[in-house]
Amino acid sequence: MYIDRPASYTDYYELTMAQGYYLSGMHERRASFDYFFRKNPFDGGYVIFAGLKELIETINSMSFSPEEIDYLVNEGFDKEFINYLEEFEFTGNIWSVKEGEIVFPNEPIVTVEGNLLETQLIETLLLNVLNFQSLIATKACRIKFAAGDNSTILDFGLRRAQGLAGIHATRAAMIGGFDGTSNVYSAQRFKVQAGGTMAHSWVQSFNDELTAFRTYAEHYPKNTILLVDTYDTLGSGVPNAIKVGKELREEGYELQGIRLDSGDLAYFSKQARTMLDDAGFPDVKIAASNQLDERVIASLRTQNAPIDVFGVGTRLVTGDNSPALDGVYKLSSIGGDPTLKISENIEKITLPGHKKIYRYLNPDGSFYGDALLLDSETILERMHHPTFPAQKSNLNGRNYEELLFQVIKDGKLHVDLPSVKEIAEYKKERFSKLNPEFKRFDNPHIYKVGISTRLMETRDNLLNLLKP
Ligand SMILES: Nc1ncnc2c1ncn2[C@@H]1O[C@H](COP(=O)(O)OP(=O)(O)OP(=O)(O)O)[C@@H](O)[C@H]1O
Ligand SMILES: O=P(O)(O)OC[C@H]1O[C@H](OP(=O)(O)OP(=O)(O)O)[C@H](O)[C@@H]1O
Ligand SMILES: O=C(O)c1cccnc1
Repeated sequence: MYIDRPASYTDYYELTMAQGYYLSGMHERRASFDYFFRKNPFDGGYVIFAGLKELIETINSMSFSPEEIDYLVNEGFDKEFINYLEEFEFTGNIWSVKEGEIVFPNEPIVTVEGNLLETQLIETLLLNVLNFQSLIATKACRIKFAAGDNSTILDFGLRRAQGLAGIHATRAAMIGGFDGTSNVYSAQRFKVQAGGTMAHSWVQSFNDELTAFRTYAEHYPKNTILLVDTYDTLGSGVPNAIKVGKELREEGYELQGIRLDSGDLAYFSKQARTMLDDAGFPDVKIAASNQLDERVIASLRTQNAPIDVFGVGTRLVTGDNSPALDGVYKLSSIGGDPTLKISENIEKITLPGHKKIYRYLNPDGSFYGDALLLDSETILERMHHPTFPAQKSNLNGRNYEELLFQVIKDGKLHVDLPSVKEIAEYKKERFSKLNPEFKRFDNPHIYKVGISTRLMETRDNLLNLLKP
């Protein structure tokens, strides 16, 4: 579960609105909300959806504890409303795309349907869980993409994370494509691989670098990765690592790697590679760290830096460059009728009604574009650009997949939710179907997300009705 007392893990206004609905006798009205975001983070071309399992498990077991009830009593909430909350459990329905799915702006990634009170009450929790994990999974995916599938990417972020966010940053990083983490707590909790190297303090704690390396190798002969930049990377660090490598070999072991943590990583990695190869250690891996991100790694790749392992911390877990995903949760139907939110900005007008997402495919199976349609629709011949409807795409003859599936039915878990490892596998497979033009870092191609003719008409009719 995400947090111990999820019921009060919310904004105060959710509770005042919930009480207001209750006291006005509106709380049993049926309502639907959609979760979607408007802009890809990092100026990128996609988002990796993450956080679903934790959200669903938390909603599924959500109730007000006696302490939370006491707090609300002291805050002056109404007695009958409090009685209602004491019995509260989520009884609605939730549809979602799969965790690890590649998603795009304006798609209803999650739809929550139920009574107005319960669907309102979970807003903040839902946004808190999904926005953060999807942001970090996306950053992680970009970092892994820059490094390429042949390298190993490790999460070193816990020390620089915004407090406890480091716990879920690691979960999201693994979904996004990281191979392991230094974060022991999250590795246990989410059953992913923990590991690491050594800090400068280890090297400094001994009288000399060679003794530091040797002592480590004695304790961990099968898994020695030596940090070579404490004093003089090429003058002493790499030569001492080679010495220890030879000693290990005499004992029947192989040095696993060295780590560079400062300076020009391209220059140092090339020099170190040559020194290791010349000394008979072509299989010793070179790890690098120090304020890495997808752009630095891409640059190192174009410089042909022979780096096998990247340790990435700060810029991963803080979502550097794009510190939040702008995901929102908007009412799409009330009392069985579609509704929308009007905005001066036409792009911000929401899409009414209970919707589905069809992902249309190219003949080679890669993703062509996504259509949003009303739940009652089945076959689409075309989709329209949501704000410039004259722009149409012909969908005839294309295969498609439906992306939303039901995860909670009448308050009960409806499916088995996959493990982090399984989600990461799913993400990898889906990401391979996204064409390269959507993955590049500069001016990525905009993925098509269109709306059906009927959805467009429903929206436009409502707009006409609601306009003052
Ligand atoms: N060859 C390279 N090409 C592009 N970026 C690099 C290269 N080498 C290192 N960087 C990145 O440049 C940034 C700053 O590197 P710099 O060498 O100034 O680090 P530093 O922390 O000042 O090093 P030191 O620990 O020696 O003070 C870091 O984000 C690092 O990952
Ligand atoms: O740069 P990041 O992407 O956040 O990666 C994590 C950093 O944390 C460690 O350094 P730290 O300065 O904490 O300790 P050190 O003295 O061992 O380098 C590690 O050596 C990395 O440089
Ligand atoms: O294991 C490592 O090398 C490590 C772990 C956390 C932060 N920096 C490095």
